[in-house]
Amino acid sequence: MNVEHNTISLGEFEFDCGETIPDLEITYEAYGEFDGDNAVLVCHALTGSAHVAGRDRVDSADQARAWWDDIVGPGKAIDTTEYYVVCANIPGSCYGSTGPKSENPETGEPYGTDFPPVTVTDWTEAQRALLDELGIPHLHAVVGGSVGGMNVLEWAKRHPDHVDRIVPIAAAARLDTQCLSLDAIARRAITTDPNWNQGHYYGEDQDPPSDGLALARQLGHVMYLSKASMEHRFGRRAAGRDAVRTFPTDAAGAFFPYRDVESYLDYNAEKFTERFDANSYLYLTRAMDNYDLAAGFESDADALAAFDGDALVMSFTADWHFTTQQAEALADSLRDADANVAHHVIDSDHGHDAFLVEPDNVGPPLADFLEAGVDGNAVTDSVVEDSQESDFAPVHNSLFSR
Ligand SMILES: CC(=O)SCCNC(=O)CCNC(=O)[C@H](O)C(C)(C)COP(=O)(O)OP(=O)(O)OC[C@H]1O[C@@H](n2cnc3c(N)ncnc32)[C@H](O)[C@@H]1OP(=O)(O)O
Ligand SMILES: N[C@@H](CCO)C(=O)O
Repeated sequence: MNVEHNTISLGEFEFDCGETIPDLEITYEAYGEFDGDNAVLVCHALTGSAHVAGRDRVDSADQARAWWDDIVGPGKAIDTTEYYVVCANIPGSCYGSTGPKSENPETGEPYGTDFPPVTVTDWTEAQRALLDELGIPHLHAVVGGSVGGMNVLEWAKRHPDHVDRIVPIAAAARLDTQCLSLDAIARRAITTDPNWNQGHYYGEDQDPPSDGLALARQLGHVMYLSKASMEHRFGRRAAGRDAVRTFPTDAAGAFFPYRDVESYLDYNAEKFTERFDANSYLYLTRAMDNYDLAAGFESDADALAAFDGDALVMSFTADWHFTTQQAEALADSLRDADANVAHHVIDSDHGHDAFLVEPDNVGPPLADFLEAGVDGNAVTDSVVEDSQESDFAPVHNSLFSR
């Protein structure tokens, strides 16, 4: 597969908040050959990177493991022999693009929390500027999961004439109150870690706030799983004898089991602290929490009114981070905005991260949509008008009423 891994300087960048930095660098990967109208932008989720495909490569300067290698590649759902696929690390992250851990050219020190607040709008405008640099005025499609799906919606809102097809997956127009509250607690876990030091912890003689970040990630990780999948995978059983405890425990804890689910969360949190920056976690969760599709408009439908392409909204039944009901509301807004829309609901007990781990369910509708829009063979819609109903009506059409 032809892969381009690059970091490009976009020069001075003004953020949504009005603050500027002298130089915004964006790290991106591009796969395939651009033929003028085959560009697909993939927007990564909260802790993803530009490294979306090519799992066997070890030379990547960012996230070691490609996060959507089952979906993007030659002959895969986003077929890199057909499409020119671009994925860019978002501003504020820590995988090559400028963010809190980057050096502030004015001080020679890492920005830390002097980095401007970032929003999903900033990610979209940085991607627009990157694509300008790459000579790509128009996109065949923008695809993304989770907060990457919000990034997709922002493209339809801000650049409706620059994109033909959008695919927000496991996403919504805004986060609900329960998830907002958990994100707020997660941030507090970081900011109350004594090592956080108001965000200035990058010195050689300093330790990062790893305990706080680990706790924040554990809260997040639970949000990305479902009740059923956790029950099924771990139940109440104790972890094996060789399980390594990564957090200190209370004396009474020796009497009670260290559970398999704790071992799972501890292991993954520890791994996470080795790959992600705590300040970036603060910044990116703030951007996700702040996102509101309707901002500046009367409604979500108004915000999307100028988009008249095709939209595939994909959701997963056990996702409680962004629910099928929220996805249906989004699809309704797109319908009200007169876009051609299908809401494809996938039965899954994986929870929110299903979009990362169920390529057999995500791939076919995505591939067919990229090729044929909402008329694609494997694309189903949650709403089937009476006149359209047939023996082959999608199984989910009774989930929602209009
Ligand atoms: C846009 C992005 O892609 S962001 C990055 C990807 N997402 C995340 O990291 C979110 C958190 N991670 C996850 O939810 C998952 O790891 C996913 C979605 C990435 C992958 O899911 P799965 O393939 O089902 O992996 P699974 O959850 O089974 O295992 C994850 C790790 O936990 C380990 N593990 C599983 N059970 C246990 C246990 N009881 N105790 C300790 N460790 C355990 C696995 O061995 C695996 O380790 P490895 O990563 O070193 O191979
Ligand atoms: N688990 C994914 C999705 C979160 O929205 C991530 O960490 O990026």
